[in-house]
Amino acid sequence: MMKIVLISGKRKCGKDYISERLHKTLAERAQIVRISEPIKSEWARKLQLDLAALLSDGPYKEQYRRDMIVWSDEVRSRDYGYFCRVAMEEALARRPTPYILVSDVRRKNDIRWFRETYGSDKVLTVRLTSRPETRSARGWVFTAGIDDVPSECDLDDFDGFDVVVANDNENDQESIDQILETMQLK
Ligand SMILES: Nc1ncnc2c1ncn2[C@@H]1O[C@H](COP(=O)(O)OP(=O)(O)OP(=O)(O)O)[C@@H](O)[C@H]1O
Repeated sequence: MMKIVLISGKRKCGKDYISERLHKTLAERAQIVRISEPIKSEWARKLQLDLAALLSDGPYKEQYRRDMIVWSDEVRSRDYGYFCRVAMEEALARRPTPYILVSDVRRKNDIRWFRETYGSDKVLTVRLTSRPETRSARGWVFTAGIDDVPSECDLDDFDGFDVVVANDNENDQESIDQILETMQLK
């Protein structure tokens, strides 16, 4: 049975890092899906931006991040599952895998779409948490317009994540295996 792991957490909580570690352990049984990928590629097409620069972590990304959030919110207000659908269709067309790790879940409506589309029994919600000091040490700086808008805060009051993982320390393989065990993916 396909299992879709929805990974969320505030900026610099380690969504990418933990997703990559889980992926490495699950290997060919899993793939990482990013909802932000079709958002970035459509936005780049729209503005004829350099996609490679946009996908990297440079200043370019921050510069366009705010405008992109506003535009993608408009698209979502018409169709809340739009970007989730495109990301999943592209991923499954590329290569269907039993485990899907969605590494950038940000909204209650994302979770809603996955549950409605695939059934709640196939969807596992994972919340990563890190202390503000940890996030700062990883380069996070509070930025108005990014850290205080729904794309960052909508899931703050979501009740009932299936798994909550505190990600403040370096993870050895044992702790990654532990996370997989908690998720019953091992
Ligand atoms: N458990 C960990 N051990 C060591 N380094 C970590 C750990 N978790 C995260 N990091 C490091 O912290 C930084 C931020 O992590 P990451 O990019 O995964 O966060 P994110 O939640 O995806 O952030 P954003 O929302 O800004 O994209 C990265 O350099 C990553 O390698």
